[in-house]
Amino acid sequence: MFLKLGLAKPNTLIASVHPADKLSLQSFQSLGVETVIKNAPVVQQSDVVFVSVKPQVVPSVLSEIQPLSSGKLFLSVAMGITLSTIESSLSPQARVIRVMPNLPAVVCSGCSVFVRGSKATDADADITQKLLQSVGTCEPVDESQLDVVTALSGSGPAYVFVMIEALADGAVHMGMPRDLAYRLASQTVLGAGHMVRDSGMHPGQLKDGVTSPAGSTAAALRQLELSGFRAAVSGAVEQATLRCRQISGKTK
Ligand SMILES: NC(=O)C1=CN([C@@H]2O[C@H](COP(=O)(O)OP(=O)(O)OC[C@H]3O[C@@H](n4cnc5c(N)ncnc54)[C@H](O)[C@@H]3O)[C@@H](O)[C@H]2O)C=CC1
Ligand SMILES: O=C(O)[C@@H]1CCC=N1
Repeated sequence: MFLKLGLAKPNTLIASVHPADKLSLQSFQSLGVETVIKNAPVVQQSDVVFVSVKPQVVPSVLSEIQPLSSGKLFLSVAMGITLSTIESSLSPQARVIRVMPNLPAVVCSGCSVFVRGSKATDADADITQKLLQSVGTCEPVDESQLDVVTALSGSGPAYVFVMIEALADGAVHMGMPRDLAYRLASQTVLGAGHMVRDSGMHPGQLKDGVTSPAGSTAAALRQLELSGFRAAVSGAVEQATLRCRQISGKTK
């Protein structure tokens, strides 16, 4: 997206890709971005380095690049890996910012947050915000919020995709063609999200506006309550938060 939006040129980017990851290799190459299979050249040739490997891989990657990390800015998107872990694994002269983006950034509708590490400067925060705001919203938060942010907006698109699939399944079950069902379900989620974000109204108040006395929505909502819908969704956020804390090695 940064290339498409003109925030970077292919010849200013370099990506390290695992040799088994042919898909990433192809997509970087199709964009004209140099790819390598080692992390050292990426750090050597860059001022800003995205750390976007799985949390379990972060420790080995950080120890590999530690000797080269002085004076560079690292933006880590890895869930559950704390600033103190990252900072203590890199040079004391490395600057670190933790970011939690989400998948809709690929269609410029993402929402991201970031937390500045102890050495990160105002200019580092500005560059982070500029990059992330180009693909959606971006706001600073306290690090104590990051696990729950990961559980809400980081993982959240997956919950919404399941919801869209389930809505469409219900409509297909009742006779609707599947392509129409996906179009209507996805636009319904978009529209409802738009209203909650922009109207300033409480979601419960908006829900009441859709719910006519003795109508179909009331019948549906009763079924959702009987099926434990609210508890299922809020429990999903709780479980994801706990998994982040487990990865961080934190109990609270
Ligand atoms: N998928 C998502 O929606 C989000 C993911 N994240 C975070 O992004 C990180 C990556 O997650 P995904 O993109 O889902 O995983 P992924 O498996 O799609 O990507 C991991 C990447 O790491 C590369 N890689 C593997 N071993 C490597 C090594 N030793 N050195 C350098 N590169 C290596 C692979 O080639 C691959 O491109 C995770 O830490 C996750 O917490 C954060 C927010 C949202
Ligand atoms: O599932 C994961 O580990 C990552 C964190 C946020 C979204 N995906």
